[in-house]
Amino acid sequence: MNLVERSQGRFLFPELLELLESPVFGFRPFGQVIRVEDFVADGRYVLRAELPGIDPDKDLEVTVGHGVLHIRAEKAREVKYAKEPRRSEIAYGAFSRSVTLPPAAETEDVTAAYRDGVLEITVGLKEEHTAEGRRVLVQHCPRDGPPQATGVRTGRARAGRAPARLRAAGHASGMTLVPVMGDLRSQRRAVAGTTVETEPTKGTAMTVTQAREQATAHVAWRGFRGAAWRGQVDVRDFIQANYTPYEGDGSFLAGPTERTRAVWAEVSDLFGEERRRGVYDVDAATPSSITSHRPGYIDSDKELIVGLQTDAPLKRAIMPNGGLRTVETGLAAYGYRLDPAVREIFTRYRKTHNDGVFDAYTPQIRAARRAGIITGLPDAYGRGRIIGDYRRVALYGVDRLIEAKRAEQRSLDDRFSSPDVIRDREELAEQIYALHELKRMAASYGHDISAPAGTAREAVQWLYFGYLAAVKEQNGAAMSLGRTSTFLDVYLERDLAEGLLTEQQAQELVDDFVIKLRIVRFLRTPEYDQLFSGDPTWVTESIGGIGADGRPLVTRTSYRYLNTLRTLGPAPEPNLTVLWSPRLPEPFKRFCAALSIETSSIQYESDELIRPRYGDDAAIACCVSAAPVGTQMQFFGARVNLAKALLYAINGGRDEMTGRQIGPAYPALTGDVLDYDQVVAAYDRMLDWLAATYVNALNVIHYMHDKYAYERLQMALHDYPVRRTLACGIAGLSVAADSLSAVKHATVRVVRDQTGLAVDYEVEGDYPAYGNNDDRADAIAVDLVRSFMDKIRRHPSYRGAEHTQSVLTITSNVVYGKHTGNTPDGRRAGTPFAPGANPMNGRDRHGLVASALSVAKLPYDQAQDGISLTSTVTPEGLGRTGEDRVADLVGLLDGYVDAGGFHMNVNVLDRATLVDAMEHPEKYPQLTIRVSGYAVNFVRLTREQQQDVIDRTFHGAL
Ligand SMILES: CC(=O)SCCNC(=O)CCNC(=O)[C@H](O)C(C)(C)COP(=O)(O)OP(=O)(O)OC[C@H]1O[C@@H](n2cnc3c(N)ncnc32)[C@H](O)[C@@H]1OP(=O)(O)O
Repeated sequence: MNLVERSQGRFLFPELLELLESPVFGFRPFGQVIRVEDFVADGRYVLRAELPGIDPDKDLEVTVGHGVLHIRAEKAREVKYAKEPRRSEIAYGAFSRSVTLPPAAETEDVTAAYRDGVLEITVGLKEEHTAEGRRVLVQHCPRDGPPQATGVRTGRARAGRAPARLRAAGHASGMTLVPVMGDLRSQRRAVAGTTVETEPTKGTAMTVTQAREQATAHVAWRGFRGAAWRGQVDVRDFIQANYTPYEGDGSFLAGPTERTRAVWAEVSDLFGEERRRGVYDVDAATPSSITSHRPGYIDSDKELIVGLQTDAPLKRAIMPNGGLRTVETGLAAYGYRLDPAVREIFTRYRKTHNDGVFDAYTPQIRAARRAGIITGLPDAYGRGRIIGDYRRVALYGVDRLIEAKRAEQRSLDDRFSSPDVIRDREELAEQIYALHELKRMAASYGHDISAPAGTAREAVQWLYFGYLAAVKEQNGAAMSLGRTSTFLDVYLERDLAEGLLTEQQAQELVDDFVIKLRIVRFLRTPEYDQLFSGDPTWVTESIGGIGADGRPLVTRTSYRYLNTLRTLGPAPEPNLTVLWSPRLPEPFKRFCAALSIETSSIQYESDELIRPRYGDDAAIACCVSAAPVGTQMQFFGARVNLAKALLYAINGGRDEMTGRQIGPAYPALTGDVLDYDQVVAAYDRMLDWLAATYVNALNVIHYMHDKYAYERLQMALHDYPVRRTLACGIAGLSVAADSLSAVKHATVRVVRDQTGLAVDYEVEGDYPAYGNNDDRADAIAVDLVRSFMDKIRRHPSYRGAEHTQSVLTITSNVVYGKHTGNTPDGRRAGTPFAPGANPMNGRDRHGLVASALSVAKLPYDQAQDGISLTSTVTPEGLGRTGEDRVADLVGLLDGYVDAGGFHMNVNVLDRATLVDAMEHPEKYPQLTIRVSGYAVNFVRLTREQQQDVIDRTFHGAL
């Protein structure tokens, strides 16, 4: 396969080219593949390529760059015919092949000889070399004569970064050197202080993979314990065998270095401009793929961890596979225009996920979507919420992962070619292509990631490359990182023990990594920003928790990750999530609580609910969706508007804002006063319809997403077969529960317009509201969660996914409220809902604890996609002194988790600060707050969202 050649920028749109060459598209416009064989003999890697009938002096080019060997050849017709031959089965034209060299390859020591139609290239196998890109002299061996040095055509290895250096010594004449990027193995030596020893087997042939493993594994895995993870891909087993729990406090932590400050300052300088313009910059001509863009840097001299989504920081990419509308609307909103060639390809030749979905939506689904009763559907771009196990890249290197995927492929060879099996085979093939591309992307930054990482710096870099490839390929709604800190801690602790790193350097690596995570960007539309304000990407990292054996999974690197809120200042991303258990070490609990109070940037999820269901290597996708890493993925399903559905029930399926018939035309309720039993019966029927329409829509979406925008790389970092969930969701829970409570406990009179549509409600008397630890209202909310989950489960899901549900709105509670009329709880039309599972703003009057206990009653087993509570308490409300506040917050979180609570965003703020920030945003560039499930720069929220946050309950007491 000539993949590397494709990625090196000769074609204007490398991604389109890849797309065209993909098996789905089915043709390969750039020449034919050269057949090769390779082996190791006499301590050298040998590659033989079949190239009959060419003139090596004129028609052959061999280059080596970034650990990849490229061969290109041109074969012209030998005979000029007067007429086209009647038949010609002889292959002419362009041929190419790129082969990744073993990591032990000495690219300074390459020979090439052409004899009898076979090109034989040999590469020395030892470690004292660099990863330079250079041309290779091909010796043309006449049939009976000695080799003759011949000239070769222009080398093409491309440098993606400012030239590191030019090396010239010790090469045969005729060899041209080209500037290259970083030097992988010298970096490895510099960081690790060690060289990789290879043990080439003299005189015996072995496979390339075996040679690589021999050469690298014993060095990369030096000192690691455990066996199971070596024989099969099993990161959890590796962690369990090797991690060092840390029960101390944060006094060991180091602050930021000058280098860190300088890199962060360089990026921060761009943030202001980005805020002003909406986006900093966009590449409107290159559909993004793993290898689409030249390498980009913030400051190549200073960065320790490299890699950007495009060739410049904050420059956004376009990802049309998900949907061209989103791309075009997003570009137009910021004054950009889509490149006409891209437009043509994605309208004339290539269908998108969005187009597929709208071809298969029914009129009923479209009407429900337009009315806003089913909302936030991932039908316009990437569905997101899939976490690749990026740690695998560091632990095993990509070649081993490719081998594992090949084995999975082979497991299907004997299966009958049913549609499911065919799809699985194709998906596995796509996963393997993506892994190859991942290696090429890393090579463009000067890193050979085919073998395991050998140092902490490499481990961070390898892991980040895996993540980077995912965010280059997918504009997923939430592109979470997983659970990486304890994994990386193993490497950091080893380097610290070997004296290769100081604590400050360890923190520096984490800081550099986190800077990269903070600048992940996607191009989105203004409509999206209205719903999910603040440009969130949900780079969620899950920290802490307790292992199945009872040892806390807290390590020094758990602290180092959280410490970035100090070394770099507060920020919304990565979405730092602590898996909380009362059994966590007390110093760690206090450390988290103190940081929460200081930064309002952390969310907490119950490890006590997650571990028994998903094991101790689970992570949070997006905001609240827990899943075991690498074995489970979700079909993200956004949410339905339960409050609006109640109004539909009252109005016989007519929309209360437009009067249009959207739901089924059941008889509308007619009395002047709402009767509880009638309302409940009508609501139940309407929710039946809603659940059916919803699952129908989700099945269409995920069928099309798999077909047109499959997450190749992320799924390559999962086991096969994978467990799937269909993550449904509900919004407006507190409005619906309070409305039913009002109907039950107070008197609710209906105001109808001249068409008989119920448009307003007058509430006489008091009613118990959800959020005060009062079962009269809380039980209604619990019933709603249970019964809607039950209804969802009745409908078969695409690919047999397990139905789940979330009670989560992100910031969309504002827009949902805007599109929902007056409700029987007394809420006025257009007023925002409460976020997630929160009690309605201002109605939880009995303090934070009572509010949290109400939410904790919602049954997690009926909402396994997560239940979100966002709480704000004033500093004084939390405690009198700093010590009191920390102790109280720890006590609150322990109590909440003990009571069965699942998730809590903690903000410790007063209203005056937010009001001031609204008026003087320039004073608060890093003011971070937790909204429903994610953190956000307050000043980047829309004014409506800011007002909503200010209007929420600020608990003045626990
Ligand atoms: C991970 C988390 O939990 S957080 C994020 C979760 N949510 C998401 O990621 C998805 C968020 N996206 C959305 O909610 C929506 O796409 C929005 C709000 C951003 C935009 O929705 P809309 O305002 O309907 O804009 P959109 O461009 O999709 O559609 C506009 C119109 O074109 C129609 N349309 C869209 N695509 C097509 C198509 N391919 N063919 C025909 N019509 C189409 C829509 O039906 C709509 O028509 P309508 O106005 O008659 O209803």
